[in-house]
Amino acid sequence: DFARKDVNLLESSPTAFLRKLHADFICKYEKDRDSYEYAMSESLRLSGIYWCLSAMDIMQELDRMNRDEIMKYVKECRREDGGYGPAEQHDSHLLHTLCAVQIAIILDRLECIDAEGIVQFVKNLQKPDGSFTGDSSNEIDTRFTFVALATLYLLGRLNEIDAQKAVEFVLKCYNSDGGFGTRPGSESHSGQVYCCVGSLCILDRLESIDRNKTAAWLAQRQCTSGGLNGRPEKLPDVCYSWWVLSSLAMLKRLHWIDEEKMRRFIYACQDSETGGFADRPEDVSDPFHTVFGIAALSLFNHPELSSVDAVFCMTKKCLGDKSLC
Ligand SMILES: COc1ccc(S(=O)(=O)N2Cc3cc(-c4ccc(C=O)o4)ccc3N(Cc3cncn3C)C[C@H]2Cc2ccc(O)cc2)cc1
Ligand SMILES: [Zn+2]
Repeated sequence: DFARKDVNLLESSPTAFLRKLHADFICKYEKDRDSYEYAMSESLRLSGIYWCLSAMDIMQELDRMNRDEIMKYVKECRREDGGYGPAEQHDSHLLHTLCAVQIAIILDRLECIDAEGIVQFVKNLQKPDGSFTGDSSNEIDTRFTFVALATLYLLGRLNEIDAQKAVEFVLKCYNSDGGFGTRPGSESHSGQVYCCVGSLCILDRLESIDRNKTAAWLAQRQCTSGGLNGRPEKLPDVCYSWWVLSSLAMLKRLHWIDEEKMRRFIYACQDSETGGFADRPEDVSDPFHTVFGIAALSLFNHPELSSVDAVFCMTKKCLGDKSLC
């Protein structure tokens, strides 16, 4: 079929990391409260704040963010059930509850969040088969296993859930191609591989899988352009750089990727006018792709960037002795 299978990098694409431009892009996004983009992203506001903060922390520009204003907003997102919602009037969800914890750790304000309430909220989301749902909608997804384990691990409360059952469910989602899917029998996808490898890494159970088979499936995500995709035959996207590279880093197989071609693709996803990273060259940049483009460069030890933890997409510096990989 004629659908594009890869992107062509233009000669005019950026070939260096535009740090100053990205810091200005993130600041502008955060401050410009009446922009269309800001209004549209209300349903993922708390996640958006985490993506902006983590990007600035990795670029060592955190001082340009307003800690008090951000922590005031985080507190307003707390709900009666102990979880956090993305914004006022929105129900609590596991994804935004993790972001609240990550924001508090990056800003070194853990005393501002309700750890007990969060523990109760997360505990109640584990099912008898060990899986997790993200909220009362009861949708099961290995993404939610990772988010639940990451949240409790960061609070030092992993003992509050059934870890053995959680591992059993993750292994039911392990496919014969070495990848992982959303649920048992679902097709392999890079985002799910990151969540399942990350879950096993947090529970120190990586020996339960075939490390080389999974690393081979991940390395096969690299396209001719150097970019990485989410599934075979799909277009590369800079956020997959993070899902794939961080999984390979956890498996100690990062060297299975062609680093130079990868770096060239990531640089080409930068917008040299507005700043920020887009999902692929010539698209519009956004904070989500910006943090994952920057974090992927950090995994390759970019000199201008603080070293990032492959499991949590946060600097090793802010995690301290909680850093895993
Ligand atoms: C623009 O369309 C979407 C589609 C899905 C989502 S999402 O919240 O389900 N999510 C995260 C995500 C965010 C953005 C985005 C734009 C502006 C901002 C402000 O901070 O963030 C854009 C895309 C996006 N996606 C969709 C996507 C990314 N690459 C390919 N796609 C299809 C991912 C999606 C799922 C997700 C992944 C990780 C995570 O921590 C949370 C949610 C958001 C916007
Ligand atoms: Zn993407």
